[in-house]
Amino acid sequence: MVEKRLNQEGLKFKGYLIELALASLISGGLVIAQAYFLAYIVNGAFLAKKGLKELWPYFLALFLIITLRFTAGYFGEKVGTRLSAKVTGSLRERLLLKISALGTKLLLPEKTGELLTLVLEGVENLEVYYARYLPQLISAGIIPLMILVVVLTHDLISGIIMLLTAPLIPVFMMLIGSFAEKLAQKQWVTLSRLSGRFFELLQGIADLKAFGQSKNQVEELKKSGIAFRDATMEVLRVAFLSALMLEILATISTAMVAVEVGLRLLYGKMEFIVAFFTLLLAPEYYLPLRNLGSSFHSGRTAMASSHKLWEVLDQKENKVFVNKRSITWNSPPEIIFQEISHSFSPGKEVLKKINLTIKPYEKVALIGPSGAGKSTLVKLLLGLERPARGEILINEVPLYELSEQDWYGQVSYLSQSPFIFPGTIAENIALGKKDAGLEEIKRAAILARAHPFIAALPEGYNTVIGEGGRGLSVGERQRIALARVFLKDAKIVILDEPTAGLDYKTEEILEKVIKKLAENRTVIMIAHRLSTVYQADKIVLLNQGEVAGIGRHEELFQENQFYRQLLKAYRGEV
Ligand SMILES: Nc1ncnc2c1ncn2[C@@H]1O[C@H](COP(=O)(O)OP(=O)(O)OP(=O)(O)O)[C@@H](O)[C@H]1O
Repeated sequence: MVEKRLNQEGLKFKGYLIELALASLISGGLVIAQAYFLAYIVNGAFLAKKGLKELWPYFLALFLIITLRFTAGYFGEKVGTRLSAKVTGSLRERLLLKISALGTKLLLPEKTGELLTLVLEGVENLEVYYARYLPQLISAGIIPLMILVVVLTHDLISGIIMLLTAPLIPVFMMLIGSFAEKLAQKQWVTLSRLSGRFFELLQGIADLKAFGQSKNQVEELKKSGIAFRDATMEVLRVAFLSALMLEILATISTAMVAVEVGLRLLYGKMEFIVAFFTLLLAPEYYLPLRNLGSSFHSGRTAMASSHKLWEVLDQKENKVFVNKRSITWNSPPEIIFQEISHSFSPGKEVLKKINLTIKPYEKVALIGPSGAGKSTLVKLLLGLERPARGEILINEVPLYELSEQDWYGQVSYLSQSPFIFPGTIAENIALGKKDAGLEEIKRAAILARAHPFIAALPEGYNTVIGEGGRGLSVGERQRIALARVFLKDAKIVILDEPTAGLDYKTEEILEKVIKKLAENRTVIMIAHRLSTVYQADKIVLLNQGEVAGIGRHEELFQENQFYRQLLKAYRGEV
């Protein structure tokens, strides 16, 4: 099943497969020709007493054949490598696109390590499948067949022995196949677990250290490492034993041909040239099958790791955008949440019939206790998930009908921990506008009040940040992300206010920057600070997935008991 799918992927690059088959056909022909000329030369020199004068054209031909054989082998290897690069490249691309399309549905934190292993290690395992296993499968299907036909026409008895012994090798491979695959799968699962653990450990190192748990985690990691080592040893044991068995089978089969040919030669029942020709061909006949046996385990490992790959690729995407309409806005659009309900798992609605209108240029604060559904509402508006029921209307058009590109061109998102990728500060700010010049970037940084700290760095905007680069404080990250928002100049800004990690001065700066942002945009904030709540044009109070109140601070304060309670909690009085 898995093998079929792997081969189907290979079939998408038929040209390479045809080239591989051609290389095998040519190699097969050359192997036979090489045996023929060698047998002729030996026979001519020792029995027919021919001299170098008569034989030299045969020597020349033999030399040419051997050279061509190496060239065909090299060509076959090159095609295999190219095929492998093409297939794995396309699979890696599809996998990444799928992961990004599945988005939040798939990318739960505990799965990140496993996904990483899949994208890197899993796809790499497939390289061996396409570069070695598949080409060898093709030559094992062609070369022995060609040799068999030639031997059968020259010496029926040897041909029959070859015909009967050759299937032993594939039968043996099939017999141990499922067992070997199970072991390879076990090895794969332990590897995924090990990488997952390692990744989690790296991510949580600070917390674990603070709670004195790093030693325990290292112990756990050790256990995973031992499990992986044991699984690998099991795979290697079976690989070694089965390769040995295949060697023995091939050697015994070749020996059977040799003994039978030798005896007939001894009793004068066979011509020397035919006997020698057959003897030369016998090992060549089993060689592709032996080669297949040696890469058989790499093939099984690829199959084992590809299970997970298909699992991810087969996951159904809940398409958020059908890209039907292309729209450009000169001013922020009106956003209406119409009877929006959503759930992540059956029977547990996290949003229940939300009705909400956000007018252009409005500054909206989403508030509510933890788990109320604020982030989910934002996720739906960002188009990361499609609501289970109801509709989000953008200027009266359902969000999902819009072109995804247009929508993301109009929305900026600022999370609590903005994404900083390895690169310069300028590149990081230009995330939303790739073609921005340095002057534009600087202007955005000035508006985001990031310019002073950037300018103070020795390399200024060219300072490398992110992984492997200079570290940034929470406030600096926020300001870089805000500069991104200014540069992109989208009409709608959605932001999740940072809850912690900011000093009073940075908080004040951010507050001013956000005020500036709101001057000519719609701003929707998951608000964590009282001042943001007080200043909002519209406060949306969420509780257990329902709207528990909408209005300005003064109105809600007057009418809404729950709001007053929540404010107390915000002030730390509850
Ligand atoms: N991917 C998910 N799968 C399953 N349940 C989820 C998922 N994301 C959120 N939830 C659940 O949905 C509910 C609403 O979560 P949400 O993150 O929207 O709340 P919130 O109001 O933003 O909370 P907080 O202020 O703590 O961030 C919670 O019960 C949460 O456990």
